[in-house]
Amino acid sequence: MAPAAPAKKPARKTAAKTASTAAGKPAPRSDVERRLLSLGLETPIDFALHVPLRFEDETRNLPIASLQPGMTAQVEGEILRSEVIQRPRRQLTAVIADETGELGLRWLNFYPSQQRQVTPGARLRARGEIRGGLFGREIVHPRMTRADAPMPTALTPVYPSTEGLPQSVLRKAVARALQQVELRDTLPQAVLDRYGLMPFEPALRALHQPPPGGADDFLHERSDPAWQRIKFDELLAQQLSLAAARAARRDKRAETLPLDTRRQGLVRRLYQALPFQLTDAQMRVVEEISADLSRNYPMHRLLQGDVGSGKTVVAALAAAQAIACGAQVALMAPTEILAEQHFRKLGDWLAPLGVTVAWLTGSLSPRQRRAALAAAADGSAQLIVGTQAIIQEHVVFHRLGLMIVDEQHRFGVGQRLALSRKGEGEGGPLAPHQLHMSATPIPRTLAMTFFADLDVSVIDALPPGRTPIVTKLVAESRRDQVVELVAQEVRQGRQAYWVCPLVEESEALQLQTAVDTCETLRQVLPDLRIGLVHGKLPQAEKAQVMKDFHAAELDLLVATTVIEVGVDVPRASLMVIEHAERFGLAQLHQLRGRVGRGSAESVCVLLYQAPLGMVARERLRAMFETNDGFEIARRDLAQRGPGEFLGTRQSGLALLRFADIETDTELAEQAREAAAWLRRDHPEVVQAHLTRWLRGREDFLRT
Ligand SMILES: Nc1ncnc2c1ncn2[C@@H]1O[C@H](COP(=O)(O)OP(=O)(O)OP(=O)(O)O)[C@@H](O)[C@H]1O
Repeated sequence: MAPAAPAKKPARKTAAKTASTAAGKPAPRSDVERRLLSLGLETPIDFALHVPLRFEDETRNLPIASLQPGMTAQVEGEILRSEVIQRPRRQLTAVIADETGELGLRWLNFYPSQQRQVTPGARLRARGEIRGGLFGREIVHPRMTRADAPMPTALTPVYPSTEGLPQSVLRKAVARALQQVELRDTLPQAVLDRYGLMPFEPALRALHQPPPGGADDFLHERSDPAWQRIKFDELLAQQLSLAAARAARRDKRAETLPLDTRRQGLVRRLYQALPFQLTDAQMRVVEEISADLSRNYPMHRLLQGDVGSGKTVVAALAAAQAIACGAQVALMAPTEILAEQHFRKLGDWLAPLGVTVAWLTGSLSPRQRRAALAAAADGSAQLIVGTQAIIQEHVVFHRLGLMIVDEQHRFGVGQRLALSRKGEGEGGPLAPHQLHMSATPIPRTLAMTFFADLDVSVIDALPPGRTPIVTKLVAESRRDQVVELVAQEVRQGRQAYWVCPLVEESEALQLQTAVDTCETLRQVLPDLRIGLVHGKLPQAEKAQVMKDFHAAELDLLVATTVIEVGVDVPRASLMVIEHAERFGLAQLHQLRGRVGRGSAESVCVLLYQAPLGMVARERLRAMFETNDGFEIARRDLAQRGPGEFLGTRQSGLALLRFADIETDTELAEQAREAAAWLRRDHPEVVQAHLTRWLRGREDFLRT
């Protein structure tokens, strides 16, 4: 373990002082300490792991003649002249010269001391970014030092900082921590040898003080052995902590819910009642889940499948297996529309087989709500379907055996935690099994690092008979043709969606747009039965519109993104997305996935407003080029980075500081392998490594 500063030592500023605070002495925090803390800097090892963003090269002066606009440079010379000018605004200007030429210096705000420093004749060094101004090259707000000050021999680190925390304070704090802290290697030599890693201490020191020259490559490419080592350690810590979470789960107890294979068993009867045969891919994941349910520790499984791949029936079979054992099942969905659809679909499948299905959302009347809560609590409801209302404090289950969460990664870590506690608190020591379903495929690399505590099942094939969706990009100027396409489609007895533009600034505006669009479409397509659905519609009306669309009593459904996930109307074969350039890639893929769910050939029209920005163009191109959700997810991840990809609620928690999920896949694999090895053969190393990297923050990774 990295030792905290000994409490006996007189408390020194920043690193040393905060460390002693962490060691148990409650001390009031200064402003600086609070700012440091906001960067996660408390103990010496935190400071040591606070690696520079970039470096400034103050080790050499460049000849003024060689300076090019855009470069950051340091020059040394004599001040030729300086003056305060008043126009266009008050500012200090000066000219510095060496043997090769002259360079302008300019301060838009300045102190008298700065003015005194640039007295003509003074020999100084000036540093900053060279700009090509109207009157020649210059530096605005240069950093100045006297020419007789000793030249640094190493690059000057620039650390990630926060407002009000100067680099000088950070540099000192880090330098002090680097002197104090013991940077013992947590890894045995055998691990270093196997993966060709350099020892920890020189690696970390090199990151703070790289050799002059080549620092740019060093920083940007992060391929230097020093970087490799730190990235490996970070990935290893993540893998170890996820593995620990997984092991902790195995120590918990869950009710065993084995498959009832009798002919009259519920699962068998459900199979017989289904209007289709399961695909091989579905069968495989059903078996994986079935095996998990029969174990006496809780399942935490992530079920991944592209849009329309048929996850619902897999969930229904899992539910049937649990219910047949006398346990209750809860199914939670992110929106009411989706919860309602699951309620209907699972109800249609299971209710005829004698299963009691209850419905629990925020919009129930008090009486309905009381009834649903009572049915959950006394066990008379065997399957409870709902929104997040299901995990609220006061919802008590009689015997919750399985929790199914649809659209898993929309739920934040906090909600996932509340979920795992659900069965434990009330139902005694037994935790419920958990099945998470995700319709937004998560690239393997990301799943491996973020959800490594979950087992993953993938439905990697679509049900037979689907025709691939044809995606068309159409400029807004050809809107009339799109309206005509809708009319044609409906004439052929099919249904269509028209998705209204996202208006991020204002929900009210978005609503208005949807109402207007619907009105206009009703005018231009008077023969069509057109419905409108949006988030602000009362639940009952929303449900009615969806029901009518399901029953083909509406031809065209104008909608906001409330229909984004999961809505399943196989007869719908045309999707129009207005202002497609405003949507994210995952969202577009989800929306497109609302069609192509039956055997009819489906079309998705992405109406866009020209001209397109670079990013939007790339997104639409991706949509045009591929229908494969995993490929879309990969491109989305590349465009947005993991933080945004996963959603802000989850980012920041387990985000890697040094390693990059996209490019460091090989290192991540090695870390995974090493984690298994260390857990088996070197448990003491595991502890030391986790302490160094996570210090009590392990909980964040445990979901
Ligand atoms: N094996 C199968 N053969 C034929 N049709 C199937 C099969 N499995 C599922 N389906 C049908 O395919 C459609 C899509 O299934 P489902 O709604 O479960 O997809 P999903 O994976 O939940 O998709 P999304 O993520 O878009 O909600 C449904 O109409 C469903 O009844």
